[in-house]
Amino acid sequence: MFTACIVGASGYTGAELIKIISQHPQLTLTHCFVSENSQYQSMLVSDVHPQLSGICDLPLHALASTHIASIRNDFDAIFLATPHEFSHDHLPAMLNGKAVVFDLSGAYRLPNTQVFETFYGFAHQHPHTLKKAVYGLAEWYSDNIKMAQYVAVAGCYPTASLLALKPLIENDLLDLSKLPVINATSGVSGAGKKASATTSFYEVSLQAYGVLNHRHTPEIENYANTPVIFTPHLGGFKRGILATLTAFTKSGVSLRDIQNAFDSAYAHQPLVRVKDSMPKLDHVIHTPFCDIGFAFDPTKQCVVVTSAIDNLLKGASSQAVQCCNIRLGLPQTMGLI
Ligand SMILES: NC(=O)C1=CN([C@@H]2O[C@H](COP(=O)(O)OP(=O)(O)OC[C@H]3O[C@@H](n4cnc5c(N)ncnc54)[C@H](OP(=O)(O)O)[C@@H]3O)[C@@H](O)[C@H]2O)C=CC1
Ligand SMILES: CC(=O)N[C@@H](CCC(=O)OP(=O)(O)O)C(=O)O
Repeated sequence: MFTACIVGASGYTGAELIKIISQHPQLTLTHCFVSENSQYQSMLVSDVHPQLSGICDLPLHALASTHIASIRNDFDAIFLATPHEFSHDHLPAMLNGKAVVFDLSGAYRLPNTQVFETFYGFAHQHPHTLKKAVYGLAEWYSDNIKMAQYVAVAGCYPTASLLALKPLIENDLLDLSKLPVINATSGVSGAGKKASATTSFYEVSLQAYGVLNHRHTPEIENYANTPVIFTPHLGGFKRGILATLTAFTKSGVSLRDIQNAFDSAYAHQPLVRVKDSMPKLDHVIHTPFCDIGFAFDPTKQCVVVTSAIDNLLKGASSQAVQCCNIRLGLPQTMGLI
């Protein structure tokens, strides 16, 4: 058995991690942490997340800043379900002990520090740690994940977008003189637990946001090796992301080429299901799967790919555990299906 802790356990992705790890055959969740000044400190997990009553009754411990460095030797796996700024500031102190760190935030997902000033609003202070980070898109980077000391788990929109785009890019099927276009809609849980007017039930109405400047654009572009036009939308539902990619293929590319690209990428990947029809959110919500469907028009040489995930699971917590399984030499689906 491996021991694990979660930092940020009072939030939405924290709750999903608690649920998965509590039921995992090879991980033992021994500690759940919240911030020093958290309103939830000393409460039980099951008081803060009543859906976890009977699944986890651990208390939420306040993690004092003076204690952060010491947890690196207390656990085999540390899961950070914390804001980007917390992970940025404190992840380096958690390294070089026995723990492998799985960071759900965006703080270590990109090698270029400039991106953080432009898209995250802070100057990155740990360029060396950044350069050594392993990107946690499980289906594409498992060789690196197997040896990682810390994994920057892929973002939610990037997971949906890259799983749709990468088979086409890696097989050199696209005419990239015309930029791939990705339109994606997320449920409100993507914005986290903290209340805000823009994500309140009364205010939400399907709308594009972050147009041409969302922080997931550089993340998608970096791992797809191509510029894209990415437009996120906020939908009036709780969970899930549906992403639709539209791109032009090189001349001569056939439907069979596209089918082969998706089959060779995912035939042996149990958590990506390539479908004969377009996926829908209901089929992936509360699951660790990404469903993918596509259509191709040979006259226009145009391919449309749709992917669907649960943003809190394949877009965050279940993918973090999938990466942890890979890192610990366990079957990648252990505790997930
Ligand atoms: N929601 C989503 O769909 C996805 C989220 N992510 C990323 O995962 C991370 C968590 O997201 P999410 O769960 O949605 O966010 P939430 O806002 O729901 O939860 C974040 C939690 O972090 C805790 N926290 C804040 N500051 C600190 C601190 N200094 N020390 C310890 N804990 C702290 C807060 O709890 P308290 O105040 O009680 O300490 C809060 O409950 C973020 O980086 C987000 O970008 C990634 C992919 C998808
Ligand atoms: C609906 C909504 O607000 N979604 C969030 C993305 C979710 C998230 O937390 O982003 P990471 O995957 O980078 O951690 C946003 O657009 O900022």
